[in-house]
Amino acid sequence: MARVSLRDVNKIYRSRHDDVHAVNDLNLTVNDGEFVALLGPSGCGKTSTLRMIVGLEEISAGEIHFDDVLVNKLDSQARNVAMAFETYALYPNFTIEENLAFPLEVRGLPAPERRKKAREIAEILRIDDILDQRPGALSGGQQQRVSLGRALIRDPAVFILDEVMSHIDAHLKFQMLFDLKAIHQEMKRTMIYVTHDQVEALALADRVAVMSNAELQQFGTRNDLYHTPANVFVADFIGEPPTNFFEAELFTDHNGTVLKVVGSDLVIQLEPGHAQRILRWNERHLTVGIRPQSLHLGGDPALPALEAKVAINEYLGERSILTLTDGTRSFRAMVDPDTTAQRGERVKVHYALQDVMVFSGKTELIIL
Ligand SMILES: Nc1ncnc2c1ncn2[C@@H]1O[C@H](COP(=O)(O)OP(=O)(O)OP(=O)(O)O)[C@@H](O)[C@H]1O
Repeated sequence: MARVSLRDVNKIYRSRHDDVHAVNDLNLTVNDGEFVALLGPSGCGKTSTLRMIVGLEEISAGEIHFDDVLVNKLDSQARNVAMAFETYALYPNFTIEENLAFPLEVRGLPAPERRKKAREIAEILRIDDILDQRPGALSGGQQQRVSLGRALIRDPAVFILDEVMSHIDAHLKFQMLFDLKAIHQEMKRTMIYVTHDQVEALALADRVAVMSNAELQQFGTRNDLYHTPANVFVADFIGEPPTNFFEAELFTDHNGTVLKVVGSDLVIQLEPGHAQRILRWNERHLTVGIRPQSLHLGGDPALPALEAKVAINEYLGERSILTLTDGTRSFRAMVDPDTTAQRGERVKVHYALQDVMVFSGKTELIIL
């Protein structure tokens, strides 16, 4: 096991025409035995980061340490990292046990030891009943587990998974998420999981590093990311359906300080303490975020509300999503699936003051 620390890590791909700064001053520490997800949209620098950790890509600047050892110049073998990909070709003519034990055979371990380790890992992965079969006879999920087992059997210090589920169907994905979590709990390896899918990242990881545009946006637990996103990007990227954003201006009158949505009659109330903090920020133009989950139809009438017309009532089984509009601004509320609100109907959706997120209009950083 190992603690993995990235200090001011940069990756610049140089070419004759153009340099691509794929990772910019990345600082990140994954604790010993921790499960961390690297999450971000395509092209944000996840794979480059991962390849530098594994030792498949040169580090342009900065340092990577495994515990206290600087690994910049060490190759993958010497770093003792294992990497699992989505497609991990198994040897079709080998049994599952032989497939699992193969990395140990390469290392020259004697047969009885290989057999013992293969059985141990198979038990953790719940494939101990198919050890005599060949890959062709297995389901996709079983094959995936065998390939994970083959990576894990080397007992790596760090275990890296690159988009291992991007093409797996939803049902199998659910099972795999469960399996991976169980493997981590059982083996307590340092694991780094790369994905563009927030559901996977939030379900699996102890902490999630959200990247965008070559930079780390926030590194925290799912609670941190959901309730105190560092900026507009994280508030938008984390959570489904995405956060409603409103461009707003700060106004103070005899009722206190409120946020008036630009180009609309919508007004968003603020807690008095929050209003003070925003006033100190000295910015009039702000971005307000309210999650669809924080807007309640038929909520406590004492709470402030946004009033708008229903544009779409989308039934999704366990919930419905209302798209509301006041003519100029559209936003969404997640409501009870029994909601019968019809298109064109005027409704009020209530919110609690603590659920209002306010971001700087200039830097997009969170203010509260
Ligand atoms: N070998 C390379 N040469 C030049 N540019 C590269 C190379 N590899 C990646 N890039 C560029 O670096 C940036 C980051 O790519 P990277 O693959 O690290 O992102 P990513 O978040 O993993 O994306 P994806 O999920 O699509 O793989 C992108 O602009 C990409 O085009």
